[in-house]
Amino acid sequence: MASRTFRIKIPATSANIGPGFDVVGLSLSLHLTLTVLQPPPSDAPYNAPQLRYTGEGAAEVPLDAYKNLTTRVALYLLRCHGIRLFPSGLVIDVHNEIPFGRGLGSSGAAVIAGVLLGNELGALHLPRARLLDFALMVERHPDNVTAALVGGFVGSYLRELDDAATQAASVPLSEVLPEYPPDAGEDWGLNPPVPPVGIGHYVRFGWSDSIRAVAIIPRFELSTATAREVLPLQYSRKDLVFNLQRLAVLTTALGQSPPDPELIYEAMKDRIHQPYRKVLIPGLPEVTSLITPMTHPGLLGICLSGAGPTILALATHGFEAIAEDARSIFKEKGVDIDWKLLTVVGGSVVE
Ligand SMILES: Nc1ncnc2c1ncn2[C@@H]1O[C@H](COP(=O)(O)OP(=O)(O)OP(=O)(O)O)[C@@H](O)[C@H]1O
Ligand SMILES: N[C@@H](CCO)C(=O)O
Repeated sequence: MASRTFRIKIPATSANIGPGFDVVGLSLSLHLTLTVLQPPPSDAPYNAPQLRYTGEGAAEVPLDAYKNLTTRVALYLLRCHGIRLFPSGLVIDVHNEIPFGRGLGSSGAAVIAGVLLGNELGALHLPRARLLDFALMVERHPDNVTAALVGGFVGSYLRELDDAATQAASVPLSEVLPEYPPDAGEDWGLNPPVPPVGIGHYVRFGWSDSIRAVAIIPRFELSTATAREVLPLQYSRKDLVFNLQRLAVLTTALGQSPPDPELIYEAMKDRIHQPYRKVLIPGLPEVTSLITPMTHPGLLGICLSGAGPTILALATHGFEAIAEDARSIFKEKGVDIDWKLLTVVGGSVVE
């Protein structure tokens, strides 16, 4: 058997889009790309995978396959299917365009890369829905991973599980993803918790081709865990209804041509997460309230991207004015930004 090379490409994602906290996600034109060289089986001594990494996060990402998030997820998938080790002598070249900890779904992309890698290496031929189950054992909110896997503007929910399945799905991440030592005994980690079937369900909404995404990216990282800690456990009925009304309108409004700024701007407002996250993101309330369709023709709506700190502005034109004015507002708060004009793209591919 000859060696084989395959490529896995996963898009960045923006979750929430204002009112859809933990519900909606959008795949965007920045990618995490893995190029994998798998040598033919041989009798030579076992060689652990060699990881090489360029682009965003290159200075901080672990290159040990037993510590790196993507390869640990791949190994989790393999071990759930009775395969103890990676094939010998793998070389994995990673190139990443998705900045870490900015609200553009870097960890979701790394997790989806892992399930697709495990699926390929183990020749498991798992359907997309089952791959999503594995991803949801690692990243427990479905918005980023679903959009990264299937692409487009996507809404998803987690199925309510029975008691046994809830227990399996509630295993601490450290147990789902232990740092497998390469010299562990034969049976070590061979029985990780297998995900219940059908955890996540999704639907893709329409998306108007005229809409682009301006990602306004502050030059600091904010981990999703920190940005979730500031959220309350309970909300008022008034705030929930505020978000539900807007989300119901938004999921259709973004698919209409031409898109209606008056409808969308209001429909992208939120009372569930953004008000609480402003303590972590200086300038957030100002940027989202001072940049409007009236002041910036072409703007449709503006919100926090995922857990932040990136701001996502959806617009049909006037991109530079939106981004540069956001830059000035952030600057007054002592925050420097970079910005990128992105399009909505398809989901992950393996080729
Ligand atoms: N390509 C990658 N390879 C390995 N680990 C990664 C990769 N991308 C992200 N990570 C890990 O995920 C962490 C960032 O995850 P986090 O959930 O905090 O932010 P995010 O996914 O960028 O933002 P959000 O979830 O709000 O969109 C990084 O610090 C790193 O540990
Ligand atoms: N819905 C999640 C997305 C973060 O990746 C949050 O806002 O915390």
